[in-house]
Amino acid sequence: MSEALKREAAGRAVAEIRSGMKVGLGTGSTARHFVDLLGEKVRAGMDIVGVPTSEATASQARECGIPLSDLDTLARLDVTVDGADEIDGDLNLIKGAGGALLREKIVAAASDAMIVIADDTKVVEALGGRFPLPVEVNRFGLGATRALVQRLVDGHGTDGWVKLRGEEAGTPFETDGGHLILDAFFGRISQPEALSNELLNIPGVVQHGLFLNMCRKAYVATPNGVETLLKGN
Ligand SMILES: O=C[C@H](O)[C@H](O)[C@H](O)COP(=O)(O)O
Repeated sequence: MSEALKREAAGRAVAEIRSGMKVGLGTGSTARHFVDLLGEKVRAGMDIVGVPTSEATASQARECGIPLSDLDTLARLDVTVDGADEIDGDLNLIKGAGGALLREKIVAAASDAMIVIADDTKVVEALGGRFPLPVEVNRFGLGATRALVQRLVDGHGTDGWVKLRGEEAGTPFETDGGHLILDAFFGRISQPEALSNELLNIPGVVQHGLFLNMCRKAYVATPNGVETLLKGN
């Protein structure tokens, strides 16, 4: 999908931002367009404050001149705009391909609304069929945690797998919080709420990339323009 279309979706989200808003700034190639376009608005006089969901986004936002804050100073935000790896018909999401899922989820949960921007390759019938679920884990006890996640995958009834992100390249990927990521392929996830609970019951799991009932609106870029998806429609 072209960067131009991602930027169009990002432009629709920027059009919803008003002066005075506190805005969560997502992470990834689509959110990058949003931050860029928001920076243009700020330089033209829009008065907003951003809370970034990653060090990468923080650095881009600073370069764009967006004033930044954090969730210690601002407990609630008006809106978060972020990308996604999979979006189902009820606007439940898989996120975390960029490894920012923990901060993204904390920021989204602190926001009155979450708007997702994406291209139409991200829209799926059921979560998990295409994309492995990123699971952020503590370094301590990695082997045991991995075995417990693998047990969940095995019990899911498909030929799933669990990989430590970066392991094949020789250097495990480290998140901004200093954790590791297990990419767990479950196949179609028929009961996302149940899986979410099972994962969070594993002590070494810090968080996972299932974003359930958090997003109410998505702008999805297609070759024929940007579609608006609303939860419950
Ligand atoms: O950790 C990364 C995030 O969840 C991203 O928002 C997600 O991977 C989508 O990124 P992109 O817009 O680059 O496809």
